[in-house]
Amino acid sequence: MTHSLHTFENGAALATALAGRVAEALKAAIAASDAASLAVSGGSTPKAFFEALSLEDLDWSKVSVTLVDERFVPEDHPRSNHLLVATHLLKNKAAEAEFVPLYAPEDSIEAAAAVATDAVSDLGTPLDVVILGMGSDGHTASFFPGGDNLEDALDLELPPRVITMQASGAGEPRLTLSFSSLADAGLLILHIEGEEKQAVLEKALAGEDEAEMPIRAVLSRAETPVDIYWAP
Ligand SMILES: O=C1O[C@H](COP(=O)(O)O)[C@@H](O)[C@H](O)[C@H]1O
Repeated sequence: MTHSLHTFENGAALATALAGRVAEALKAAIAASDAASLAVSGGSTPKAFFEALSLEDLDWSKVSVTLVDERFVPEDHPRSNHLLVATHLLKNKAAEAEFVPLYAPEDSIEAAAAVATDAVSDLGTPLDVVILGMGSDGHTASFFPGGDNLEDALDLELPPRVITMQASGAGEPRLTLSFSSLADAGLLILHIEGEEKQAVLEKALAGEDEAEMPIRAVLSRAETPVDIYWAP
């Protein structure tokens, strides 16, 4: 699959441009079907983008926001992606958006994944906008090298769902949208910043082993061409 690389002078310029692009895609989805869905990633990279997006003028009451992946921790945990999104995105104009969490206070992570699968399926398919990040180990979403469910997570023949993932590089057990939930998004973005991530991207593009660098699955097999947003 093809991809396009968009480079910016700095993270602030990237955040402004990406927020505008995502806002236009959400407005188009609302115009077409009176609703829009947005799945975002966690980590340290998206904070400025979230802040810029929260100020975009659109009918946020018709937008459902969910996560590409989450740790199996409650929403007040400092490493919760829900907390990150609540702090940096679900405010200003975006305060009116509905949030669909992946975490649920179930006894097991498998039970939480089942609850989240039902909730995310209510958003319909395909998702309108998906924003992916990438770790320095080549993971994206919670598709970690060595992950216990990596093969299933990357299998496009399996139905869209929320899947559990444990890996030595992941810290807490994770909940992640499957690749089949992400691959056909209306707009599929990979947002990365810094020279280290640029080098990781170049390494990923130069090889084929998805178990070594799961981001390769997105770059080579996603149905939707990937728009890569990068700044130093
Ligand atoms: O573990 C995670 O890391 C990646 C990348 O995070 P960053 O801090 O390097 O930006 C992120 O995309 C993913 O959602 C998150 O759970």
